[in-house]
Amino acid sequence: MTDTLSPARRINSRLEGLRALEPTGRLDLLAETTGLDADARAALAGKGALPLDRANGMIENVIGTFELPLGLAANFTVNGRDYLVPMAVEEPSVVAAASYMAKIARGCGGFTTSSDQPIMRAQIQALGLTDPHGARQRLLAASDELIAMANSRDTVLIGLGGGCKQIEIEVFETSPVGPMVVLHLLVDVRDAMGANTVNTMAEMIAPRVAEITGGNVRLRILSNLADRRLARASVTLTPEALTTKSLSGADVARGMVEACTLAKIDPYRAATHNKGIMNGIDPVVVATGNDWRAIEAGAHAWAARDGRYTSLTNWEIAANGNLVGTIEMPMALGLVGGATKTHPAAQAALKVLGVTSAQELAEVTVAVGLAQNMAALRALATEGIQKGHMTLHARNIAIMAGAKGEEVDRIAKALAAAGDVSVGKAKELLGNQ
Ligand SMILES: CC(C)(COP(=O)([O-])OP(=O)([O-])OC[C@H]1O[C@@H](n2cnc3c(N)ncnc32)[C@H](O)[C@@H]1OP(=O)([O-])[O-])[C@@H](O)C(=O)NCCC(=O)NCCSC(=O)C[C@@](C)(O)CC(=O)[O-]
Ligand SMILES: NC(=O)C1=CN([C@@H]2O[C@H](COP(=O)(O)OP(=O)(O)OC[C@H]3O[C@@H](n4cnc5c(N)ncnc54)[C@H](OP(=O)(O)O)[C@@H]3O)[C@@H](O)[C@H]2O)C=CC1
Repeated sequence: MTDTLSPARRINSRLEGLRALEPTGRLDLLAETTGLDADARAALAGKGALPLDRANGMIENVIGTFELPLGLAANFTVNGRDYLVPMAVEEPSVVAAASYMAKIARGCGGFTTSSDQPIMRAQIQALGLTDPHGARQRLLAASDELIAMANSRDTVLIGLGGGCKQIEIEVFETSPVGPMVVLHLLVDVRDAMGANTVNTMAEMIAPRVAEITGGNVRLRILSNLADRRLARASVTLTPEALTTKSLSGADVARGMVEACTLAKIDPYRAATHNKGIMNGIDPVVVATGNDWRAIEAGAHAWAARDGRYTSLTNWEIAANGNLVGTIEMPMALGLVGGATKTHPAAQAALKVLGVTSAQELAEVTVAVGLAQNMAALRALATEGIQKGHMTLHARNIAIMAGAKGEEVDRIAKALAAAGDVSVGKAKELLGNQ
């Protein structure tokens, strides 16, 4: 367990009856549970949460804003502390599935997490060398000077205990463009995602790297394979917690292990398996204003690090029969920088989570990814994905067929009851009203 978690803000994430409320009722309950202030509440309610002038300052050629549903995953317990998790996502059943698995997990003690210090890498590529190994040794000899130079400007980060800590050098003796030496700056970026921070450092020291190596410096940019910034989560489930109406817990556990095994050995399955994990992770990343492309790039590069694309999770059965699920992956998330501070809803989402460090946010986020994987494997190992997922997707289908207001839920229920969640059936049902 990490020692970076905040002094616990104690809430109860088991919000009974949450699903039965209307959105404003859910927001009231959330505000009451977490003590949200009026501004944060308004930011989460949507409707102009991101003012146009603020959006216009964030990206270029702004013409408006684009909304997504923001859901609240309930029931999470991580390291003995309860969390309510905001998730911005367009796909039905994701929030329900995360909440359901968190509910099962909390009955078994919840999720346990840990994480590395927030170390990001920047790469500086030197080309045009005849002696790449000699260049490597000269760079290593100058490492103190290079680290000091990299740390010479960012006083805020250094004051917080961050900054460049180490350099690593990689030598490519041959490549289609000749020998190459790549210097890696390893930078503790504290509570930032860190891309801009490390890019600035890389660009600053690049001329000195060129001098030392005698080569030409080309790329000076972070790596999204944040393999020194891993976050981990695990969950242990008793067979009783997994028992369904028709299957024993041991059967469900075995089915989940078998399902995970295919993802471990077959990239076709691993892609879908990991997509299911990112179903949990991306919505938290988006809701907190973080860079989801960076998280996706890091996740899939990590999944392929041994030269073959594989599962980000492991599921195994312990000697006592309990099912143990684990995840470990790069998680470069920030509480400052990027859009985290400029988007009011992202700030409010961080308040809902109650996290006080980027490491704590990373740990909760991977726990949600593990929960999402657990949901998919459990469904796949038992009744199949369509029953639960399509029942919830039925509301989208009803809207597609033209249902409005209260019709949406009524038609969705009728579609699920008919076992035919299709636009044609929805149109037929609407026509019959
Ligand atoms: C969908 C469920 C949860 C239904 O499951 P269920 O058995 O009908 O659920 P339930 O009605 O018994 O409720 C159990 C708990 O689930 C939650 N819950 C349940 N329904 C709701 C709802 N409407 N609104 C809010 N929360 C809901 C809620 O926490 C509830 O507890 P409660 O609080 O009521 O005591 C289940 O079938 C499930 O987990 N299915 C898996 C769904 C899934 O994985 N979706 C992801 C999309 S599919 C995909 O893209 C990825 C995939 C699958 O391809 C990845 C892969 O292949 O690995
Ligand atoms: N490949 C990629 O993934 C790339 C991503 N990006 C983008 O970069 C952005 C993220 O960059 P990032 O460097 O995080 O953002 P910022 O540069 O916006 O913020 C980081 C800065 O915030 C200051 N700061 C204040 N408080 C803290 C604290 N507690 N911990 C750490 N730093 C603190 C630091 O110093 P100071 O105040 O002195 O500045 C730090 O340099 C995202 O928008 C991402 O999309 C950009 C390029 C490439």
